[in-house]
Amino acid sequence: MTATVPDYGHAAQIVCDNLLRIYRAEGVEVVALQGLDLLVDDGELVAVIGASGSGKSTLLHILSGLDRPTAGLARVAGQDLLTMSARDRLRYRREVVGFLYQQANQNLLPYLDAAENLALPMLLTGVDRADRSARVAELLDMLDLTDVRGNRLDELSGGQQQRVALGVALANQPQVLLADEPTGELDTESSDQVFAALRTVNAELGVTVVVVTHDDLVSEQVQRTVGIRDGRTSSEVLRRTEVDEHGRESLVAEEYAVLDRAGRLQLPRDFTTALDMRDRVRLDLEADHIGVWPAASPASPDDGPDDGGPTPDGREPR
Ligand SMILES: Nc1ncnc2c1ncn2[C@@H]1O[C@H](COP(=O)(O)OP(=O)(O)OP(=O)(O)O)[C@@H](O)[C@H]1O
Repeated sequence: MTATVPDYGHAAQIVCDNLLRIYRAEGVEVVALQGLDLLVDDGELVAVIGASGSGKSTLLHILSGLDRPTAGLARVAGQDLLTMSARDRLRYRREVVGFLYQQANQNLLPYLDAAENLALPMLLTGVDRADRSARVAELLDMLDLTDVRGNRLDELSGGQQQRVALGVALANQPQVLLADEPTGELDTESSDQVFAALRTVNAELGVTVVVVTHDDLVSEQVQRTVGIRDGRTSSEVLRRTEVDEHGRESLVAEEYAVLDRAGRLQLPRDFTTALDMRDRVRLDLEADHIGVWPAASPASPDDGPDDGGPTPDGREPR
């Protein structure tokens, strides 16, 4: 009997495997995503951070079912976004994913109050009156909006509007929430409130949340941050709470480079620039790490940060 190897990311809720998206316009090709890999587990809250043009919106449009990748695999909640029929795509957009935009008013109608805005998506999908009002009450409470339930859009602060927009995106109980720069237009205090609301809905409703942003500081708001550079995931920051022997809690953030399935990793640009690394580097396998040296450096790996010496298998470093 042959043992079966599980597929890449078989247990993940969001799987992007070697995702490619090429835009072709007037004979010019732009590679927006070039072999992007990303796994997000059911119930995770992840921020994807990258500079302008790194491919964030392209990724989000693919995950939301608005756009199709050129090649690779994109699967969300078991549904293959490349091969999905138009009908399944519509259902997917209505039932599986919720979307939060930078501008709250893209999710909201100005002449309806907060509670009516929350009820609207459920009216459209035919949820009955009793379930609708129970869900509206639950969302208002969870998003700390009960006191302003009768206020129209222009009677709400920016942070409150964005929280109503979050409720609208969640009204029909999506499994995944995709947010595109949701705090881009907010001051720090309102932005903190929106992130607190995202953490609450993530914890209480179990909805998986992917937030896309160019703002590095967002990494302080979530446990896992994925960096995207030149259309590829390049680094991850994981945050966890550590308790010392006196019972004091402190937050520890550790940065990792992403190693893809082909063994590729992106070295941070400030590292490669600092050591003038270009085109090729020398690698050295040690017992517990791999050394990377500039190819043109006169220094031998023996002068490296560790004592060097022969590699574990006795080979000279390359
Ligand atoms: N419809 C399109 N046609 C041609 N090129 C496009 C199109 N959409 C995006 N691009 C290009 O693809 C690359 C990635 O764009 P994308 O919008 O995904 O990046 P982004 O990280 O979201 O940037 P921003 O934060 O500025 O929105 C960029 O070089 C962009 O110019």
